[in-house]
Amino acid sequence: MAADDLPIAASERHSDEFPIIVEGLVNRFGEQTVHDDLSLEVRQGEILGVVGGSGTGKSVLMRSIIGLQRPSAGNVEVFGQSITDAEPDEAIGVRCRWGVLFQGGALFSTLTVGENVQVPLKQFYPEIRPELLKDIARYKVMLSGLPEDAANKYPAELSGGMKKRAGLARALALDPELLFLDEPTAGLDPIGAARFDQLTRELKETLGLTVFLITHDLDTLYEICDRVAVLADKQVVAVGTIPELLETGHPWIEEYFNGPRGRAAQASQARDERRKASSSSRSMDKPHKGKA
Ligand SMILES: Nc1ncnc2c1ncn2[C@@H]1O[C@H](COP(=O)(O)OP(=O)(O)OP(=O)(O)O)[C@@H](O)[C@H]1O
Repeated sequence: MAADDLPIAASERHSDEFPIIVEGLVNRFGEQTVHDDLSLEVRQGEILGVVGGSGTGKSVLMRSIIGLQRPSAGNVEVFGQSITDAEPDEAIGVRCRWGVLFQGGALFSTLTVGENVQVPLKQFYPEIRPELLKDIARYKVMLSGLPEDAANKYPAELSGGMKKRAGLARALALDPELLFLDEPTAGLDPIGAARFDQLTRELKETLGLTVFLITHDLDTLYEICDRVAVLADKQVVAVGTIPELLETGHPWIEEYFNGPRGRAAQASQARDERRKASSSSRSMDKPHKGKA
């Protein structure tokens, strides 16, 4: 076999192009097989939406990628390092390069928001002095769109939307390159959900993040996702932009995106685009006030 014909091992591929590579993943719980030979590559700098019916294994996939779930078989690499083979302390260098917002925020109820944000900082950088820890936490709280005084509040004192932002602040604590969001807009009202989407997009653009985003929210998929991965039949059955997914003709994809809610989200996105186009053409028509 010529060298060019050799299969390229995941580890030899550019991990800077694909910070997450999942190959042949199998996850079983007793008799139940959740994933069977599942593969997925996440591109650097994209927001990848992950969708699928309830129980198709979206959260188990995320847990396998971040090393909280040891798969029955297969390999997961993050930034070129195998997560599946690594002992917990071996993966420490790579673990500080990602942040996770779990469903419901998963905040410690006995700690203030600021103290919650300090937890990963203390874990990975125990040498940081307390005043600096407080300053970093305050900055992350504000970066997540919360008022500065939210740092001193306890989770029970926050609304659902504020809790999500507090969870996001903690996910951003270590200046991650990869952000995992598990149903970030679930339970938010439509205005709060749209604001959270916008924040995710802005953070992705300003901080250069790659985002793995599990969602059931069609508006989120249309508004901010660069590509969408669809879980069905124990595998990722398709990955691409929404028009590309629709071309596959997969029955679940058809039903999901072309059902009543899918059509409403599509129409809303088309309206947004028309509004943006008309406001940018109006601003181009305006006479310049500067020097003649
Ligand atoms: N630790 C576990 N032990 C046993 N079964 C599990 C475990 N974790 C997940 N499962 C099972 O794996 C399947 C997939 O679960 P998962 O939470 O990943 O689904 P999901 O796609 O995220 O669903 P949803 O959209 O409803 O959140 C479910 O049937 C669940 O019961």
